[in-house]
Amino acid sequence: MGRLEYAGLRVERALADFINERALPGSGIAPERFWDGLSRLVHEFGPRNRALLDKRDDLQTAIDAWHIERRGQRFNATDYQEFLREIGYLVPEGAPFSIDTANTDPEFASIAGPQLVVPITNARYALNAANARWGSLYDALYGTDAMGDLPKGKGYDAERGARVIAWGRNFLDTAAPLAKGSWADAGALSVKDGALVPALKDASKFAGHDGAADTPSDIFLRNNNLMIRIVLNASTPVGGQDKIRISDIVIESAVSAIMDCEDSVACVDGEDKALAYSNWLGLMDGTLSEEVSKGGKTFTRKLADDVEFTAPDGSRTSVKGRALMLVRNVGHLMTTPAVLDRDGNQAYEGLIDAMVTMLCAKRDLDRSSGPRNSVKGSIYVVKPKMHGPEEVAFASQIFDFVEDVLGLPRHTVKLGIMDEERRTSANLKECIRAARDRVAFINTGFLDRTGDEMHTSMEAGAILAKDEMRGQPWISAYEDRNVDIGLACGLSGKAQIGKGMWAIPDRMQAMLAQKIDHPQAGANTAWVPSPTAATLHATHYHKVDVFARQAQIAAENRPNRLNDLLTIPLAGGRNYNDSEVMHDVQNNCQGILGYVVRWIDQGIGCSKVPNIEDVGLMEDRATLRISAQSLANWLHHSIVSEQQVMDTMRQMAQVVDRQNADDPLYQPMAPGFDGVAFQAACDLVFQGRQQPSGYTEPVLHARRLQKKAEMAQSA
Ligand SMILES: CC(=O)SCCNC(=O)CCNC(=O)[C@H](O)C(C)(C)COP(=O)(O)OP(=O)(O)OC[C@H]1O[C@@H](n2cnc3c(N)ncnc32)[C@H](O)[C@@H]1OP(=O)(O)O
Ligand SMILES: O=CC(=O)O
Ligand SMILES: [Mg+2]
Repeated sequence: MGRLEYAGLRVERALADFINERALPGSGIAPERFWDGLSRLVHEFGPRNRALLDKRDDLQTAIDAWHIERRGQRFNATDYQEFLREIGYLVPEGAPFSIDTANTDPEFASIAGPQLVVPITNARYALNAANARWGSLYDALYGTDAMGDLPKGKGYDAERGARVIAWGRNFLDTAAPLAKGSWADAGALSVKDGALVPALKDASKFAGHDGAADTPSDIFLRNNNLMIRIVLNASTPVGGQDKIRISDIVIESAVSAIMDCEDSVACVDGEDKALAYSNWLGLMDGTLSEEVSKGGKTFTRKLADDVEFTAPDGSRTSVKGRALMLVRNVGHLMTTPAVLDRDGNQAYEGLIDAMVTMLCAKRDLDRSSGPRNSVKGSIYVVKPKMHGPEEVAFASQIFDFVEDVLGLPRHTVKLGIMDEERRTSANLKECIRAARDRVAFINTGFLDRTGDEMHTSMEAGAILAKDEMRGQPWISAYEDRNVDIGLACGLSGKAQIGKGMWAIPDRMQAMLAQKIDHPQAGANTAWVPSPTAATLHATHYHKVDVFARQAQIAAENRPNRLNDLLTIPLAGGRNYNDSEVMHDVQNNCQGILGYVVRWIDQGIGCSKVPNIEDVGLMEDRATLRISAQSLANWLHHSIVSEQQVMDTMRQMAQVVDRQNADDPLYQPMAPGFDGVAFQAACDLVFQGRQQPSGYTEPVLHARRLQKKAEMAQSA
């Protein structure tokens, strides 16, 4: 793999070629300007990046020492908080303020709805995510367990279909009720004098129609700012059997979508980074396409167009056909071999991400025709895993710098702050202040946050099992404070207050029952793992008017629960018996191995991995961090022995091998247990305590590079 030199940087050929041949031509940015800018970014911001990471280490060392000195003593919360202030972990809180972010799109300012996340390296899925702005409610209900059971066998089951139709009518009764009676009894739909016949209880919910007014092909409704499209088509089997020709109810679903360059991908070198960036470029210039083979058919998947229809006043109008796209860059931690600085050191990956993803996104701003991602001329970058206000300020300064290099107006880039590290949660108000001109979302990434909770207090004692974390004071304080602080800082109406991932992609009935809690908690968005989940979760935003809920919550003036937030989830008196310990250890080992083996051997960064009860769980680097830190803690505090964990790893490797037996690309871990993937899984656990903030990236990247080198040698 060759390298090319630009302005003192040595860049892997695959990445350099992508930038020179695809990203720069037509961007309006001269190659010299770009490379000189990137070189200055790497050399000027690199040392500052290092210093911020050193500070993380210093704080962690001090916290570890504080707990070690007090082993066996009663925990004193007041002393603890005082200590955290002394060392600068907790910073002083400034005067009240409101954010000044301008030009956020309606998807941030006024439409509350689901946010889909997708690995950017998978073009098929990424296109699907962008197009998931609209989703079939009928398909989502029919094809999943949303109504309590799964479809049996192939072919259309009319009884199941009838239940779907009844659910759909019921949904319409809630979202856009008729003036008289139920949608279940409605007569034929038509449009007369700009109004729907039969009349709606609230006539303003009628948004338009398509086709002839007396026999429309589509009726468009709007509720809580979300669109509903009733498709009328008697020539389909479903529409043909429906007394008013409804063949589907298609609803606005993934209002926004995060194209993820971080925890759901496995990008370890220039080749991987080039793939990620090229998919992002294709999404931003609208050219991305992918051949998809499905159900015996092959077709080309492309980005959807806007949806056109006739407004009530008779004019032709349109709404977006695509989710508003954000790009998640990597955090401040990792360096990448894709770019070496003038001393031959790896550059910080976050700096490269900022420069290249913004260069690609500039295409959207420069477009003069076709659907635009941001109608407001903004670029949305999600920055994960930041620790405290200084790191947020640093991210914002990186964006200032890149805006200057790319000739973009100041604060074109809007920042999504993942509230997913403890130091950020504890200082959230100051974190928001540090990016007050560009912050466009705060989001509770509770998965990373749980991993950081475990790592930060590693020396405090044995912690609770991971499945018991949900009910703890720290996590409810974390979720509530995030909303309270977001509202106090004026995010409502300008920016998103988001909630975390539904990580059980096949459990849609449970999601329907539980995830309504997110809009009810005042979140104007929440993460979903798939387009189908987006469609089902969207129904919650028809039931809850989030902006009204936010106003109610703000008026409640809830107390600041910093004490709860800092309450360490120690196992304390919770004495786990042997079988509870082994159940938890097995579950963690299985999740770790099932995820890691695909990451290392096949470069798959997000997987559905069956847990010990055979429920498929979405696993990514954040869930891996939790499992690894949980085991590292129990090892450190002798809840379980090294031998027990190693034996369980071997046992679970065989289970994972069996689970993947149908995958022709899969390489079994047993009976040798000496492959790179198995070793990576062991490193994550047995060296888990030493990993910075308990992150999994250093081990995964090193081991994946080793695997790639092995594969290249044997090719
Ligand atoms: C803590 C955090 O950071 S969370 C953020 C990171 N997590 C994510 O990004 C989760 C993204 N989700 C995924 O990658 C996947 O849904 C997985 C891995 C969980 C499950 O994937 P699979 O087992 O392939 O899903 P499944 O077989 O049920 O469905 C596949 C279909 O759904 C689509 N799909 C599934 N997930 C997504 C998604 N996130 N975006 C778009 N389409 C998706 C696929 O395109 C495919 O449809 P197609 O055949 O028409 O292309
Ligand atoms: O990134 C999301 C998380 O939960 O972590
Ligand atoms: Mg995360």
